[in-house]
Amino acid sequence: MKNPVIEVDDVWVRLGGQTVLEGVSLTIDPDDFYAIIGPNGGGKTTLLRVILGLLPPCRGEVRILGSTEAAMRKNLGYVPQLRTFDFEYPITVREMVLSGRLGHISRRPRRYDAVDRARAEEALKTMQIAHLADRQIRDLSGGEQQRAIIARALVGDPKVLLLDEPTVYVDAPTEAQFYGTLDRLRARMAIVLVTHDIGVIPEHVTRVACLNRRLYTHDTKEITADMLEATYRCPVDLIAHGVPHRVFSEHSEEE
Ligand SMILES: Nc1ncnc2c1ncn2[C@@H]1O[C@H](COP(=O)(O)OP(=O)(O)OP(=O)(O)O)[C@@H](O)[C@H]1O
Repeated sequence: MKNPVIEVDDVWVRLGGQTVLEGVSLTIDPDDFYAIIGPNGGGKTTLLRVILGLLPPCRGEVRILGSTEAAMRKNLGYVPQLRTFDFEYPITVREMVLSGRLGHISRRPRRYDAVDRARAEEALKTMQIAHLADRQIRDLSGGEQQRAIIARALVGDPKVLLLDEPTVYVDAPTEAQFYGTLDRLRARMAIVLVTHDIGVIPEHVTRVACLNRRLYTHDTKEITADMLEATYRCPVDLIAHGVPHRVFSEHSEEE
């Protein structure tokens, strides 16, 4: 039996007097490519923050590799929404990627060593931006910046890569390339992707869940019309999103 990398167990979160997550439970296995979809404000970023240990739930717990210890979070690589970055900050791509090692350095003073630098070079290569390493991050295109941010999440050698709305600013060909890269990474880590856009679910996902305060799971890679209706609170036309790489199932009455 494979041991889960993340277990979210009956998590409740209240923020500003409202319940944002209600009894959310899910399990991520090491070979999962898990897509979590849901409307704006549905609680996706909040769930990621709880998993990352940035927000304590008022009830329930999160286990990383079977443990609730805070130190286990170093097994998580996080790619926040692009809008949360200040791309005007004067820093090269290499320095930015290297900064992903900081949380993994326990020696004091915290200085990068040869292993940190080697990891950064490897991550730059994995994300195919080694040739951009000496450029200022502000001088990259949106798609290149995104690859740099993912490289930064990879330098810690995570067991799980968590991505929050990663394709918001990229065009369709870049998006396809991006999902190809994620697919290659799956050999090394589980992937959790959250998005409000039901049109971006890539073909390689292993499981899909819908989140709108509650989590609606199906333990398969198919989204049923019932899951979407429960999540979006209105009928959603699956046919309207019928682009070949998508994984929506036909509506099935017995689901
Ligand atoms: N610190 C906070 N105080 C009060 N309410 C908050 C706080 N943080 C988030 N919320 C609320 O919690 C709800 C869920 O927010 P969250 O950012 O998790 O949604 P989301 O699904 O990631 O949305 P989006 O797709 O728009 O990024 C929203 O209604 C938001 O306004």
